[in-house]
This record gives sequence, C-alpha cells and structure tokens, in this order.
Amino acid sequence: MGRALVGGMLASDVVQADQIKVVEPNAESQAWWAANQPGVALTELASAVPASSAVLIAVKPNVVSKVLDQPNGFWDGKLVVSIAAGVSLETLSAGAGHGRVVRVMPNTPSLVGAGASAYCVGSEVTQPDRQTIDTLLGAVGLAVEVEQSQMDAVTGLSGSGPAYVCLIIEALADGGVASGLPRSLAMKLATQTVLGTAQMIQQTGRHPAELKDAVASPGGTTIAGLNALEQNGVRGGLIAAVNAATARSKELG
Ligand SMILES: NC(=O)C1=CN([C@@H]2O[C@H](COP(=O)(O)OP(=O)(O)OC[C@H]3O[C@@H](n4cnc5c(N)ncnc54)[C@H](OP(=O)(O)O)[C@@H]3O)[C@@H](O)[C@H]2O)C=CC1
Ligand SMILES: O=C(O)[C@@H]1CCC=N1
Repeated sequence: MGRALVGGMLASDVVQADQIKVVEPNAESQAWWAANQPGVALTELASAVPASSAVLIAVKPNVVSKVLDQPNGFWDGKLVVSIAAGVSLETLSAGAGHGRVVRVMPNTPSLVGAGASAYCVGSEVTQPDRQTIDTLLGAVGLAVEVEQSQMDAVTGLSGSGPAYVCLIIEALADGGVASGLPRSLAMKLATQTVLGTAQMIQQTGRHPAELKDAVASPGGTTIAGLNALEQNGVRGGLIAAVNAATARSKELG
C-alpha cells in the first residue's frame, strides 16, 4: 500500500522523489524501490525522521506500536500519519507522544490516481496539517475526512473493496470464458464494463438501481442474468463481505 501511495503521489507531481525517504527493512522490497523508484532514498528511521516534516507509517497493524516506540521526543514536531487498519488515533498519540496524528484508510487504486481515502485526525492536528493531508491524498484520488467511529466500516468497504471488485471482474471474465470467449477478450470486456459503469454512476449521479433497470429489457438477457445473481446470493455476499472486513478491522484495533 505504501508503494501505491508513493507511486501515485509521485505520478501526480504533488511531491518530488527527492522529498521522500523510505525506511524498509525487507531486502526484496528494498530492491523493488531501487528498481522502480530510483529517485527515492532508502534510509534508516533514525536519519529519516529528524529530516522530515511528516511521516507515513505503512507497516502491518501489529508493527505500528513497535515502530513508534522510539526515544523520548523522537516524534516531536512531526505530523505522524498511519494507514494501518484498525490502529486508533489513541494508539498513535500514545506512541508518538503527541496528538498531531492522522489515521488514514486509503486503497490500492491510489497507484493510478483513482484511490478512495478516508481519514480522521488527532487532537493537535492543525488546519495546515489538514491541508497537507488533503493535498497528498487528493493527489491520488478522493479524500474525505470522517469520524474515527466510521473508520472500521470505511476499511471494510473502500479499504478492502478493490479486492472484491477484482474478484468480480475475474468472475465476470470466467463467465465469458465459460460462455465461449477467449480469456484476453473476456478480461478486457469485464474490466471496461466495471470501469464504465462506475464512471456512469459517478457522472450522471443517478441511482445504480435506476441504471440497472435501464439495462434490463422486458423478457431479455439481463433480467435472466440478474435473476441468477439474486438466486446465488451475490448481493447478500457483498454485504456480508463488507461486514466481515469491518469486524476484522475492529479486532485488529
Ligand atoms: N494492502 C492494502 O490494500 C491496504 C493496506 N493498508 C494498511 O497498510 C499497511 C501495510 O499493508 P500492506 O502494504 O498490505 O502490507 P505489506 O506487508 O505489503 O507492507 C508492509 C511493509 O512494511 C515492512 N515493515 C515491517 N516492519 C517494518 C519496520 N519496523 N519498519 C519499516 N517497515 C517495516 C514490511 O516488511 P516485511 O515484509 O519484511 O515484514 C513490508 O515491506 C497495513 O497496516 C494495512 O492495514 C491500508 C489500506 C489498504
Ligand atoms: O487486508 C487488510 O487488512 C488491508 C486493510 C484494508 C485493505 N487491506
């Protein structure tokens, strides 16, 4: 996720590579950064943080407190931003030793400037800090401020959502193959159908149910397909997926 955010921010020109320092202990990941983002410096936490105004923590949730556990005053004057699922503002504040902390839930389409991020802020976050967050996240897609109480549900919906949509696209393509299309054509058509439908909903502002009805001709193909989806519990399955991921985000916290 850290790669997607940094990649998206660099592509949008909101930051330059020489403004970013990456701390990454994993040798394979270090090699990835060197090969794919050669302008970004790989360094250690002890030298990166003192030289930075803002820090983005993109490690797994159970590692966040370990990363924050540094000598007294280490995080003073730094805007500390975490993208870890379930990790609360209170945990971030306790680890950083101040309330200039931001909890963000981004998603992977940030890599191509089409992300959806929600964030909530700690007690000492200033208006300029909010602008910084809006600028950085806004550069890679939609950025909205929410209440912390909404973050687990955001995680279950938009944080995990790209995986659900990928599964849907893959399954649509499988259906095309099962119905006789070559794999590459089926994948192309499935992907463009999901993209185009999302754009149509966004640009027309019309309700998805209305747009769905417009596709279904009486006695036609679409209503036969919709009937199969309902019989197979797709709607209930997606609702259950968001609920399960929301519950898991609560557990991680
Ligand atoms: N993937 C996604 O779509 C999203 C993820 N997130 C959040 O982003 C965070 C990262 O997730 P994800 O990118 O999937 O996980 P990854 O495991 O791919 O990335 C985490 C990276 O942090 C490294 N790391 C481990 N310990 C440290 C440390 N002490 N200092 C610096 N780096 C360290 C890991 O190395 P190593 O592999 O050696 O452990 C790894 O390269 C999680 O908290 C997750 O909840 C939020 C939104 C969406
Ligand atoms: O699966 C996860 O835990 C992370 C958080 C949201 C998306 N990926």
